[in-house]
Amino acid sequence: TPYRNTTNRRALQCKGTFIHSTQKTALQILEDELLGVDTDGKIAFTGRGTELVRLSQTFGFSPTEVIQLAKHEFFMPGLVDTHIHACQYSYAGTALDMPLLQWLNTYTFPVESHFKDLQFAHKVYSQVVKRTLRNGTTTACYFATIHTDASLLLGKIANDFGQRAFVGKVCMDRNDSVKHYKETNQESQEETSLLKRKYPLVRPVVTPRFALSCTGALLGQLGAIAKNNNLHIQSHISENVEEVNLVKKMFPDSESYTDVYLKHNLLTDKTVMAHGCYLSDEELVLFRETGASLAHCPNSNISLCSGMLNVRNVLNHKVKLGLGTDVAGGYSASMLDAVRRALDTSKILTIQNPEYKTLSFEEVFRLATLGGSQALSLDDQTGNFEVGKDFDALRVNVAAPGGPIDLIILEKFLNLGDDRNIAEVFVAGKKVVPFTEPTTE
Ligand SMILES: Nc1nc2[nH]cnc2c(=O)[nH]1
Ligand SMILES: [Zn+2]
Repeated sequence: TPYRNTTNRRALQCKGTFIHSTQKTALQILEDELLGVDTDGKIAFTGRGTELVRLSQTFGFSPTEVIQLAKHEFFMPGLVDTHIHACQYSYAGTALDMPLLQWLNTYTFPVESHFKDLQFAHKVYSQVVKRTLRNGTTTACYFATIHTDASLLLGKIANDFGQRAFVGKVCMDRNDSVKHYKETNQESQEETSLLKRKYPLVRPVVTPRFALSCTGALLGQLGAIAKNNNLHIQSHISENVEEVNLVKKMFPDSESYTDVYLKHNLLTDKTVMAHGCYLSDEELVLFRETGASLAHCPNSNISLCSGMLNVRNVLNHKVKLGLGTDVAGGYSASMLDAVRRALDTSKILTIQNPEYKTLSFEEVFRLATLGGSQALSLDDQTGNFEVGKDFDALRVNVAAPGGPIDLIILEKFLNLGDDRNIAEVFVAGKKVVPFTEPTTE
């Protein structure tokens, strides 16, 4: 029965408005919908609210226990941040006065080298997990630093707070400017192999920082580790013009930036690459063919004056695409900000070229939820409210007197809302916001 309670969890049922995306429609609004979650946190059934009595008999729950949403509330899928540097949260909102490569040398590498100190790591990692969860990020794909113990700590903290996460120990064996912030190729390899799946919601991800930070030998070995262990891969690609030119110089045998990763077995259907502002159509075809995905990080692209991703072209090439905050190149840890900056970027592209088909808020909503889950190859587990997926959800409260229609409520929330409007957050059926003190129930 659904009430078999072996995991400390209770089944739950919710009734009200559900808004989500599907493969076919960017926005589906289900009014007076009833959704049931089993004790494993998976969506067990959905149905019409008018069928409450019948569904309660079929699935064995009491109609009086159903969580009834108010008129000004709705559920939406949790937000998926496909690219965020947990370690950079300590200086998010500052240091945005330089282009990428100078920014890395001046601010980023010196800060990241401090994560040798586990106490410091604990403080920053707890803050970033709490901040992102409160802002509705139910799944985060994190870069940590080169330090394995601190990276494992990030995994533990995400698990303790109940956030679904990928955690990548950064690998880099080349750094000419901050010489102590790198490892040997050997260390990088051995430490990466240490990452095991320890927690149900947290997975390791093989993380070469980007081509400029790695020797070809290291890239090849990381590709092999990912392949042999069937692991996810994340990195950066084609973010800024100077970077792209240097990659061409450093890897003269490769036809393109994408080809550098392809040659080293780093482009797979479990790869997510951040940015991609300057990818050619030929490179997008390679993404499509390998099943690799892109993380669109519009705040960062603007803040570091890197460039603008032509999302319409990426979608036309049928490349999987999600949104990322890219803290701290992006100054906001909130995925709602990523939604707004993605819309802004698209509108700027339209200003520059009136033929450009601007993204709709419905399309960007899909990128922030289902698109992100696809980009991380997690769409069999999360991303929308299909039966069988985990219940990763935000209970949104937009107190809107006069009761406008639901479509407008969602658009207002995406454009104007913040964490005050996110009343509750669920990950795999468990309420993780508001935070509760760890209990021994
Ligand atoms: N935005 C961004 N781009 C990178 N490329 C390599 N490392 C980084 C990083 O930390 N942030
Ligand atoms: Zn990044």
